[in-house]
Amino acid sequence: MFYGFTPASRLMLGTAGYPSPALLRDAIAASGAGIITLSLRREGGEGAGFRDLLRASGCRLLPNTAGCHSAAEAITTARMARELLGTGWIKLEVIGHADSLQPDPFALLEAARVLCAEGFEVFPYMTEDLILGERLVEAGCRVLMPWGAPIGSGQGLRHAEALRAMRAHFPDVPLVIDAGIGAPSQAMRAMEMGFDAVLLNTAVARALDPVGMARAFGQAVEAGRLAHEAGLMPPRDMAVPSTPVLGMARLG
Ligand SMILES: CC(=O)[C@@H](O)[C@H](O)COP(=O)(O)O
Repeated sequence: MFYGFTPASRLMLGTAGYPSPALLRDAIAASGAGIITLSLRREGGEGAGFRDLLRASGCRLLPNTAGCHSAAEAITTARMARELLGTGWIKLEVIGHADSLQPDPFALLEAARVLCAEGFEVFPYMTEDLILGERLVEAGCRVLMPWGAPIGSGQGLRHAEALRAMRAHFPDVPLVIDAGIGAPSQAMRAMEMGFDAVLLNTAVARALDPVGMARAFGQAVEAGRLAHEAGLMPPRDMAVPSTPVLGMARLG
């Protein structure tokens, strides 16, 4: 599903900011995630030991370019990731705004064009702009990752209608909601809307009980997908009796 790889779960988990390596390991296991992201630039000195822990999880690694603010920086980071981790997968993040951490669409497209031409399999972190999505697909991206809300904000699907339009516009491109998810119900909503997966970090890493929260997100993502596949009823303006009436009851 993602560049020919079908993960065990539609939840993707970030690995930054956990209180301890043991909690990170246990949270990954409890989430059931099949793909985990790691930042080359924000690893915080854990180095090879940290990467070994992630490899031991059995999950597919998706290195990211978190913390990059230009196309050149992101391209260099992606090349380093490929050398260090032996994968051509890259979650491409080019931050354009310090307050909102909003992706820079111009630098993102520039970097995506270069990396796709070099054979990378790019997962671009983007705003929900349809034209940008089209240009990224033209550049060679076979997955798009629109943001739910600003990174670390926990606001959920801030522009739900625009995301719905994006889903309709790209019926055949895997779409992953990335960032800003604060609660399992928000992840479930994304899955009910037909998104292919959800990527999140802060809501689990900063929870009081990261392992419990990871489990909750794993189940919510699965439930949301099941509901989507089962076919949700459309909301109606008026009441419709749920029990059909056959004839009249005779009293006495
Ligand atoms: C960690 C990662 O890969 C990012 O995409 C992002 O940081 C996730 O966002 P939240 O921390 O808001 O879940």
